[in-house]
Amino acid sequence: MAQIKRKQASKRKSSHPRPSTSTSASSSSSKPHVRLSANSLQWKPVKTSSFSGIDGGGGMMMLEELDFVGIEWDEDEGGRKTARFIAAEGKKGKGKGKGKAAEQEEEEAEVFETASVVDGTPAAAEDVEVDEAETEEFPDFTGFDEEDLNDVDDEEHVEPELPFDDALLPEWASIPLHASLKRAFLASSFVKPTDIQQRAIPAGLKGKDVVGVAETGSGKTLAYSLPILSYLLSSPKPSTKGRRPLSGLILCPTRELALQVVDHLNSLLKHALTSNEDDDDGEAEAGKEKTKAKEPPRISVGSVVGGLSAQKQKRILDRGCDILVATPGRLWDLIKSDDELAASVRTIRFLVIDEADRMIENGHFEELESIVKLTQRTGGRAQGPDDDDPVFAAMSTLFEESAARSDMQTFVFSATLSKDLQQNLKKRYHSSGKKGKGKKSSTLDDLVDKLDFRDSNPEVIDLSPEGGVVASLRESMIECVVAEKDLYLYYFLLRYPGRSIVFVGSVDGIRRLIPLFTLLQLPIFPLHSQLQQRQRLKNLDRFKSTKNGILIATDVASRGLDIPQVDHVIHFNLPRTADAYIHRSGRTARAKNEGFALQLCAPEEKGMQRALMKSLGRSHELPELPIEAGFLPAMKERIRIAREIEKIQHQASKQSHDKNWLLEAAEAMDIDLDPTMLSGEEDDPDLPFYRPKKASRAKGKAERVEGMKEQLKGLLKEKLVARGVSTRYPTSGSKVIVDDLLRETGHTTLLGAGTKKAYDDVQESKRKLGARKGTTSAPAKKKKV
Ligand SMILES: Nc1ncnc2c1ncn2[C@@H]1O[C@H](COP(=O)(O)OP(=O)(O)OP(=O)(O)O)[C@@H](O)[C@H]1O
Repeated sequence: MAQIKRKQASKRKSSHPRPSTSTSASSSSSKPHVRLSANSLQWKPVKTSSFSGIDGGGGMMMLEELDFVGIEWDEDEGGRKTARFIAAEGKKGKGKGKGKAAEQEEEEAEVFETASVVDGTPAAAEDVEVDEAETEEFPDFTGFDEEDLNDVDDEEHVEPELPFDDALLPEWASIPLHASLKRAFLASSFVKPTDIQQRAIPAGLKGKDVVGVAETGSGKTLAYSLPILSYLLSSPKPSTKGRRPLSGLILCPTRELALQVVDHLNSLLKHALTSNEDDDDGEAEAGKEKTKAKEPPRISVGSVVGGLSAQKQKRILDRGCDILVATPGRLWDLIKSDDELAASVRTIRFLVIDEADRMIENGHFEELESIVKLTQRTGGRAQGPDDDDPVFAAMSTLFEESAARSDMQTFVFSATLSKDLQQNLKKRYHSSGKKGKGKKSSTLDDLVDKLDFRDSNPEVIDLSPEGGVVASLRESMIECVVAEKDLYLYYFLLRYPGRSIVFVGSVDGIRRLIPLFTLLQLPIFPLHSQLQQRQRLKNLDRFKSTKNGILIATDVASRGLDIPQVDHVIHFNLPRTADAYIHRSGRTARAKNEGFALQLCAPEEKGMQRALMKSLGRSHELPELPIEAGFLPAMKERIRIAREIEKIQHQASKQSHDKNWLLEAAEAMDIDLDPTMLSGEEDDPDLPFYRPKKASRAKGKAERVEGMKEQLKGLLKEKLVARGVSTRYPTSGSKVIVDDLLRETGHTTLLGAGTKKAYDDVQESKRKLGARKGTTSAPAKKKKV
């Protein structure tokens, strides 16, 4: 991907020479060319949008471009292509004034493989499109020439810490974090630590290992990151020569979460470092970015995740970063081929396992275990790296040469860690520091066992809320048959506009719903593991920036994602575990804000729902969302037409796909096709077996689809009308809407529907039901709708 992108960038900006895709060393220029090593080139950062995954902010995914550089391709006998950078002789090192050694280095060819690897699986090279951006940049090394880096004062020194007036943030006063971070809190309006931060940060600052359990959206990212950032800010300024040593490794289960953590840290650092530099008169200039020109970042945060260019990640890893945020699969792939990286990981000062319980599921465990093994001390409490493992055997010199640090701190965090595990952890470490004394009960226990906590008494902080979910989450359900889930989802999305995430149990389920809701003109974006990473990030970005956007996702979006102002989470299919319910629902009601979770529960899911609620410690059923049945017939009709259109379009595209596939295969094999092998082939007038009858049937179908689309468009333009509303006489009827019409205060698409939030309607319906029964405390009676 990166190579393609670089090639595009050079196409866009460079005039000479053009990149060549031929297998010869050709170029459009007649001048002689030299081959260049990637690290000797003058890469220039390209500004990109936030959360594009291409952060432009010092992370691994920064996009860069080149001038005056082309690419030539070599192909070996197996058809495997490699790319080499070339430049016209006159252009090499232009404006750089390089020394001889650098020039020599440039002339050495460096081989770049074209296939990028996605978590171990070869993936098609991606053509990354990045929107031109308004995001501010945070520098990393990539924009600097070697001489600029060498010019930087390289004396090892601790910068004097400008004092911070604790009166400005009294609630942070008792936590001895670096003053720059406190200035950043001012700029970010983090006026006080959250509960988990209040407990975990002091422990982290004291050098303890920490296991932290706290509700979703409670600021765990900063709870584990701030001790690391404070440590780095209080340490000597890193040398600009050689690879920057890795201090912190943060492991996350999903790519989006890893990139989000990088964003989160960079945005805090931007304020922390800017305010430090600007603070001559003692005033933090919040929000202004004034990083010194031509100086590498004081703290560099990088990411290594699957689905994006491994080569680019490698290249930036070569330059080094202070904190690396990674998904285990990609990181382990890179470690296996890079001893220096393996050594960096072996000697880290901080290891963080975020969403620890998730990290041990779904095939993450093997790689995670291997990475964790690298950080074990030999001869220490843990066994040390495994000599029987061939990968570790190959790294034996590494283990002899670099010892894992005895002061490494381990932070393990999640919103859901079993109580058993926490108990076992305490028991195990309380028992004279010997490994294996506590009872092992789960894979998580295995992980904890391998973690080799240096601390004989790790700080275990459990702030998980009663009932699992946050107190500001409101919950409700709609009982309906499976076949009507589409209808009730549509009803909810229209009735309660807002930013919503819909969790669906399978990718197929998402694929079915997307065309349907697109035809119904809802701003819907899919997110699942079978989308290309580029598309996943794009969809997330679009969802975040679309008013009333709808993200329709599998559980890939259930953990950690911190998307501002998600109003609703809808469980289209119920999750299988209470933990999954907690994390999914935790995408709303974050940081003490209100949020609403809705379950769509079919009769066959009732048992599962009861079990779910039981494991959350609930004794009452969830209240039902009241449905204004008057809207349903019109909504049903829209859905019926949309489904019909979708069915015909799906058949047509399947037929054309099959036909193309067969024709291509026949052509490749140089055989004549028997017309009977194809269904619908007669529809194509270019084919010899074209039959007008079939063609006219196809034409008829196309016309029918067009007609239905027009009909649907017409229906979608109309406002739906509640029962009891008279559009002709708005001042009469059982629901008078004249005031709403005059003041434009009514529902935007459903005439006569209220504008209250979903949970207020639930409460009101409960109250009415209670009043009818002569009590206000009865749980809502289930109603068949
Ligand atoms: N001290 C603070 N004051 C105000 N907001 C904060 C504070 N610390 C963090 N936040 C904000 O709270 C939000 C949630 O934080 P974060 O994503 O770290 O939650 P989390 O506990 O990791 O959630 P999850 O369990 O879902 O992963 C973020 O938008 C973050 O910027």
